[in-house]
Amino acid sequence: MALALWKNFLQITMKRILQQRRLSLYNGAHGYEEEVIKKKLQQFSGGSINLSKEDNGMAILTLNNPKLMNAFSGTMMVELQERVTELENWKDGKGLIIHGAGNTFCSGSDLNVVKEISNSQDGMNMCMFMQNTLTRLMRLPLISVALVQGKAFGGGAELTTACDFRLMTPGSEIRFVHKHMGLVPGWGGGARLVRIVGSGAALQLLGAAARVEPERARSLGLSEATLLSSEETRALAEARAWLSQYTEGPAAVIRAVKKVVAAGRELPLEAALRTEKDIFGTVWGGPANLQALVRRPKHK
Ligand SMILES: CC[C@@H](C(=O)O)C(=O)SCCNC(=O)CCNC(=O)[C@H](O)C(C)(C)COP(=O)(O)OP(=O)(O)OC[C@H]1O[C@@H](n2cnc3c(N)ncnc32)[C@H](O)[C@@H]1OP(=O)(O)O
Repeated sequence: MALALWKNFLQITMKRILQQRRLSLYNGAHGYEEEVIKKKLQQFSGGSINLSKEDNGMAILTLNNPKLMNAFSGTMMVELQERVTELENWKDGKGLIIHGAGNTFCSGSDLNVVKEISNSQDGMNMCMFMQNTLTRLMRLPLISVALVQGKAFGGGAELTTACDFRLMTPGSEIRFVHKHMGLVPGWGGGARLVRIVGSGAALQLLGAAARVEPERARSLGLSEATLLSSEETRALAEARAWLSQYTEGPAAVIRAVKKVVAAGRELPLEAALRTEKDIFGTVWGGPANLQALVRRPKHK
């Protein structure tokens, strides 16, 4: 009995490790040294990444370092990875809102950390670490929204692009300031931005480190909507209401919807079609499908 339990535990752990590797971009074959960079990042503490999972299938992820405009300390980068793992293992999840504490989104990497890891090896490892985490975040089977209040700068702007949608509060701003830091995006925000707004607009935003206010973000398709309130609690309530239009219903179906779109977004057509077939197989004849056949709803 104990042996069987142990074997089961090992199997589940192996499955999780393999799943994480499949969803990530970089491993040892790319010269990526995860344990080395994690150990390094752990040396730079401050702030936290808080996750609250609710019974309605919505989760709220809070970037919490308000003294530094929610800049990412080293420990926050590691905590973000842990929270993403937690969300990957949350089978009842349907939606995710990412926001910042103190009514501002995130001012990117903590510049004190950036200075300490400005050598090439640490920089490359940090870049691969954050790309792995944000790629896994983007691929979560949850419909995700970045609620941009205040400022989303540098890595903060990049993080917004790993979400399915962005909502902005009046007076808020997204800004890829990298050029002014002598950099380009390194957390995958450049590649994702091109897919969201197109290469011309992405070149304008990155090339001029341009301020993107809610109206311009809307016209570029970078933001879905400008919320009415810029007050923290009310803005979060508005974001919840906005997201709930997509998260109403059974988790299995909503998660399948996101998986189909994620495959279409990332894969070549034939691979996306095959993936869609496999996902279709998980809902066809499932409880929600059978109940709908009994109800025979009219879609007026
Ligand atoms: C690869 C690195 C790249 C990436 O990951 O993609 C990066 O992200 S690099 C970082 C890019 N971000 C920045 O350069 C932001 C720099 N900060 C600012 O421009 C301004 O602080 C602000 C974000 C526009 C806010 O301005 P304001 O409202 O006037 O507040 P303060 O400037 O007074 O900020 C309060 C406090 O917070 C500190 N702060 C802000 N951002 C950072 C940061 N990224 N790292 C470290 N500290 C940050 C700021 O210095 C203030 O602290 P005190 O000076 O001690 O008061």
